[in-house]
Amino acid sequence: MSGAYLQEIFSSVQGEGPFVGCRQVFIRLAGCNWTCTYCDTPTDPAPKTWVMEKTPGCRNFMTLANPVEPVELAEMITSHYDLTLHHSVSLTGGEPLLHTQFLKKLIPGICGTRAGIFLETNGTLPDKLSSVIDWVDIVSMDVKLESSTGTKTPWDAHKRFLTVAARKKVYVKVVVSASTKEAEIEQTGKLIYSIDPEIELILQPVTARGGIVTPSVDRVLRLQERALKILQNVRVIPQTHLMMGQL
Ligand SMILES: C[S@@+](CC[C@H](N)C(=O)[O-])C[C@H]1O[C@@H](n2cnc3c(N)ncnc32)[C@H](O)[C@@H]1O
Ligand SMILES: Nc1nc2[nH]cc(C(=O)O)c2c(=O)[nH]1
Ligand code: SF4
Ligand SMILES: [Mg+2]
Repeated sequence: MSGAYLQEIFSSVQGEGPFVGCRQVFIRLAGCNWTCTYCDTPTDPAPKTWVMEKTPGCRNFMTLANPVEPVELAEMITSHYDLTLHHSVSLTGGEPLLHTQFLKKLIPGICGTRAGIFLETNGTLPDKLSSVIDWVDIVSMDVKLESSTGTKTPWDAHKRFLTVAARKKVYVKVVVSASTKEAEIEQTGKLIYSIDPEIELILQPVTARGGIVTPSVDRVLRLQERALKILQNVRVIPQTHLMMGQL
C-alpha cells in the first residue's frame, strides 16, 4: 500500500528546540511505535479522517479521508501553501519514520522551502532513518528517558540512530521532568559526546501531562549543569508554541 494515514497538516511556527519561531508546514503522520506517558499527541495508527487548513495559518480546518497517496498529498500541499515563505516542512507524528516508503515518494514533491525537510523523531528506529536520511535536511532527535516516558530508554538504538543522523544537521532533545535522574542526563551527554561533542542538547521541560510533573526551576539548572560538564552546547527551551497560542 503506497498511501499513509495522516492526522493533520497546518502552517505554524516551530515551537520546540533551536529552530523555535521558524515558519513551518507541519505534516503530522499517524501511529507511533513508542509510549511516552507525557505525550500530548494522539497516536491512533489509522484514523478514518485527517484535517488540513482551508486557508494557511487560519485554523479553518477541512476534514479529509485517510489514507492519502504521496503524490496527491504533495500536490495538495504545494497548491495550498507558499513553501517559499516557509523555513522547512516538519515531518512529525506520531512517529514519522513508520512511513518511510511514503516519505520517499512524498518528499521530492515538497522541496520548495528555504531549508528543506525537518524530521521530528523519537530516535528509536535507526534502520528506518538510514533508508530516508538522504531525503532529510535537519533531524530533531528525541532521547526517551525512562523517568519521563515510563518506557525503558533504548540506549543502543539511540546510539545507532544518532550515528546515522550525524550525517546531516542534527540536535538532540530530551524531555525532562521532576523525576529525571542526573545519571540519565549524564548517559545522554556521554552518548552524544561519543559521536560528536558539538551536537547540541536541548533540555525540554515537560508540559505536565499524564501524571508527569514539570521539574522545579532549581532541578532544571542542576540537570543543565550536569550536561554542560560533558557537552559544549546545552540549552533549556520549553514548548513555546503553547505560550503563543500557536498549534
Ligand atoms: C509529539 S512528538 C512527535 C515526534 C516523535 N514521535 C518524537 O517523540 O520526537 C514531538 C515532540 O513533542 C514532545 N512532547 C510531547 N508531549 C510533550 C509534553 N507533554 N511536554 C513536552 N514535550 C512533549 C516530544 O518529546 C517530541 O519532542
Ligand atoms: N508549533 C509546534 N511546534 C512543534 N514542534 C514539534 C511539534 C510536534 O508535535 O512534533 C510541534 C507542534 O505540534 N507545534
Ligand atoms: S514517541 Fe513521540 S508521538 Fe510517540 S508517544 Fe512519544 S512523544 Fe508521543
Ligand atoms: Mg506537538
